[in-house]
Amino acid sequence: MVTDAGGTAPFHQELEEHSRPVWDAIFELPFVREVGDGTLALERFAYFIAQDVLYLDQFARVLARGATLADTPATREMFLRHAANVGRVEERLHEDLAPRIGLDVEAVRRQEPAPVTVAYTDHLLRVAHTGTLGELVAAVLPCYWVYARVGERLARRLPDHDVYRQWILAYASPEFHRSVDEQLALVDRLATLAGADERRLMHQWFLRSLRYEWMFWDQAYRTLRWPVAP
Ligand SMILES: Cc1ncc(CO)c(N)n1
Repeated sequence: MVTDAGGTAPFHQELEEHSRPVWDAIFELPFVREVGDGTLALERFAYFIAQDVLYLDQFARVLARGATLADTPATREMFLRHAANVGRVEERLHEDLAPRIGLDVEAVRRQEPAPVTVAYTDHLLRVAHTGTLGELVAAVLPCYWVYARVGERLARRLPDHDVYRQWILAYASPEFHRSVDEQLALVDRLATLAGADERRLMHQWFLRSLRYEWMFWDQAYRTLRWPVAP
């Protein structure tokens, strides 16, 4: 384990080491593997993008709440920039991909989100509105870190599939990786300021979000619908 001058590992490394089996399970997901080799059924990908549109609408609100809770001007500026980037970068990606995969983004926005989408965004919104800034950052970290890791892995050998290649390259981009590094540095800084109780909650929310990341792709692979409907 790499340690700093004080002999303690950065907090994000502690988070990573405690969650290794979940990371491995994410890399093994059929959804992730099949995007990577270009064989994923387009119906599953379209379902994923639809749920991700609904997810990102809430995620941007969580980041805006980070700006409200920010303890320094630099941290406030970072959250405002990231919240704006969700619209600028990811929504543009979705709006570009949507017509190519038969998806109407405006119609998607009128739909009720699927069960895992609701569970994940409700978790993030609850932490954002009842927790500390450290808790919020720990909860949103998997959103950044998982996509950066998956993007990086899949970009090593890009599939022969225009849509999946474009999606992978968005998350393998230096711009996205810079925003991930900013969140990692922030979680490390806030963990050094946090007491034992807050650090325990940071671990808990990080792990919960990481599991929801796994579930979000699993939900899309199964194109899960609410089991009973009116
Ligand atoms: C579910 C989910 N998590 C993380 C990201 C990356 O921001 C995303 N687009 N969707």
